[in-house]
Amino acid sequence: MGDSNPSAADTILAFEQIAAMQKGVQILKAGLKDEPEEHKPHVFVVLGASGDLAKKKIYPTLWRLYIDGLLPENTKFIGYARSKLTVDDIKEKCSPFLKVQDSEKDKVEEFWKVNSYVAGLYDKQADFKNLDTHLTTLSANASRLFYLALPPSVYDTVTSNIKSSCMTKVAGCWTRVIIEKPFGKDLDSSEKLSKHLAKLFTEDQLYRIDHYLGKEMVQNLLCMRFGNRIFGPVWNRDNIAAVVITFKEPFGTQGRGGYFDEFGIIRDVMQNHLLQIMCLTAMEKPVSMAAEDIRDEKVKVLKAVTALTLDDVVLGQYQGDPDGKTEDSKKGYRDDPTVPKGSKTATYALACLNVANERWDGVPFILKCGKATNERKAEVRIQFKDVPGNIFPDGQLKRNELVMRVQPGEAVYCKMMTKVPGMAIGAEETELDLTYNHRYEGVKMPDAYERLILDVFLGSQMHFVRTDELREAWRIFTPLLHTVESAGGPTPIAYKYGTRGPKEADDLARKRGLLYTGTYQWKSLNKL
Ligand SMILES: NC(=O)C1=CN([C@@H]2O[C@H](COP(=O)(O)OP(=O)(O)OC[C@H]3O[C@@H](n4cnc5c(N)ncnc54)[C@H](OP(=O)(O)O)[C@@H]3O)[C@@H](O)[C@H]2O)C=CC1
Ligand SMILES: O=C1O[C@H](COP(=O)(O)O)[C@@H](O)[C@H](O)[C@H]1O
Repeated sequence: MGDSNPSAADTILAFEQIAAMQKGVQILKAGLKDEPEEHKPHVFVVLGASGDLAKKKIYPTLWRLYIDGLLPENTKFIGYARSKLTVDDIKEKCSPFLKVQDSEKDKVEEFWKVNSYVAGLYDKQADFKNLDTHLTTLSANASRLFYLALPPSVYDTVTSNIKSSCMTKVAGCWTRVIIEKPFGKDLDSSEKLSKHLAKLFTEDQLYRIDHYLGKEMVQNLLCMRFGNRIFGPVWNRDNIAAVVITFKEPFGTQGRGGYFDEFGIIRDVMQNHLLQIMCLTAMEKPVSMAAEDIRDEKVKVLKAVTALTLDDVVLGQYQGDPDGKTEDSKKGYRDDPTVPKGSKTATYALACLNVANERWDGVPFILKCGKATNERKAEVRIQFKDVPGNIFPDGQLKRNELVMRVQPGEAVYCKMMTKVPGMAIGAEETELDLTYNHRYEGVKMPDAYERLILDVFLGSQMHFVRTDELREAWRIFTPLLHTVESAGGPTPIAYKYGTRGPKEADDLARKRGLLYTGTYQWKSLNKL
């Protein structure tokens, strides 16, 4: 592993090591039983190879995995899209996003040499037969991965065509299909898509990506919770006052308003990324680290979540800040020319969820997300209850908080009280601080997509969304979304670009039990 050019032997070693680690925790599902997977050929097909996601995320990820020697030794990449392009065209589109070091120049040429491109329509079976012929010519006995970097409107036809024309027929090889959100727009449309997919593929052939499940700190939740004795006994309604799961971005829709307006912030971030983080925070300990055991627990906790109503949420929409420092910040959501006039789509949402089970009933799980806010941040914040039987002067003790910061700068910190150092005997707020940049200086953190695509090669579904999980996620949000989008639905509260969002959101969080004192001072000379 590492950044230098790996030899074929290094490649095999790296794949073997990761596979062995996965195996060690019993999550490997397929492949490595007879012949080692790393010696078998694989083809990775990017459907929608001419698009934005492909150029910004998928090709750069494949390149990174390739240069880091993490893929099986004989993997070939195939782009497929409607435009009549060549590999050189794809290479040109992707090059600003590939991050190639000077020392990697030769290797990147090798990477493009194992790429090819096939032009074809998404709804024409003959074109998929042509793709199949191409794949067979490249490698007759390869396992096949198909990545749908496509708009959801063509998922049905593309998956039908993969099934009818492109599945591997070779014994010992497999076919896997990777799908990006949105997985429908509500419970009905999602169920329709799930039923369609279930007719074509088995669950273990389907990989629904939620890229937040590939982030270091999100994956660390399991380890933090179930690998430490200190948290288990206090992780419940007797000790925890509120849980806050936050996503914020300091920029607006940046010209993607047309797409965004169809979905809104709840579908874009809350129903998937934040809810997945909530599952990992609230679920019971799985029987083992096997993917199905983990996914079973996630489904169980989702089933205990009460469906949301309007009373549980605050919605906001950003307005331009006339004094903003950038041109973007002067523009409100509705000033984006791609956003329909008078749109009531929310760009900010706070929702208080209740998990009606023995561990959590009554503890608000506050999910909040916003575009065009004051900072980039994603975190999980566990706020503990007040200390019972306080012996300190009134107001001196502040609530403990355990914060897992997903980004920027991975960190875990615990806000706690300590004696004021020196002659005084009072208590003051401080923190136990695990900042990754200090503790793990120089350790390379893989991008979420790198981890997840590698997982697909390895057949590990631990970090992918199962059909029943998705169904429960939509059950929680669909009634709310339908109310919000009905004729008499609420108008989102305006908030200024670059702020924390509507004040009403803080009011609701406070009413449900979150206490913000604003007294905590973090003193660190080190940068994040
Ligand atoms: N290892 C590290 O790098 C550490 C860094 N720090 C840094 O110290 C700073 C302060 O720590 P933090 O944990 O945020 O603690 P604070 O107690 O200052 O704030 C807690 C959170 O409350 C929210 N908040 C702010 N104003 C209000 C309000 N009026 N009503 C309700 N909620 C409010 C903010 O989140 P939001 O705006 O999302 O609602 C804020 O993050 C942060 O920048 C943090 O990153 C602290 C400890 C360790
Ligand atoms: O899925 C999405 O996530 C991105 C934010 O991802 P991050 O990894 O940069 O935090 C968000 O901008 C986008 O709107 C949403 O669709």
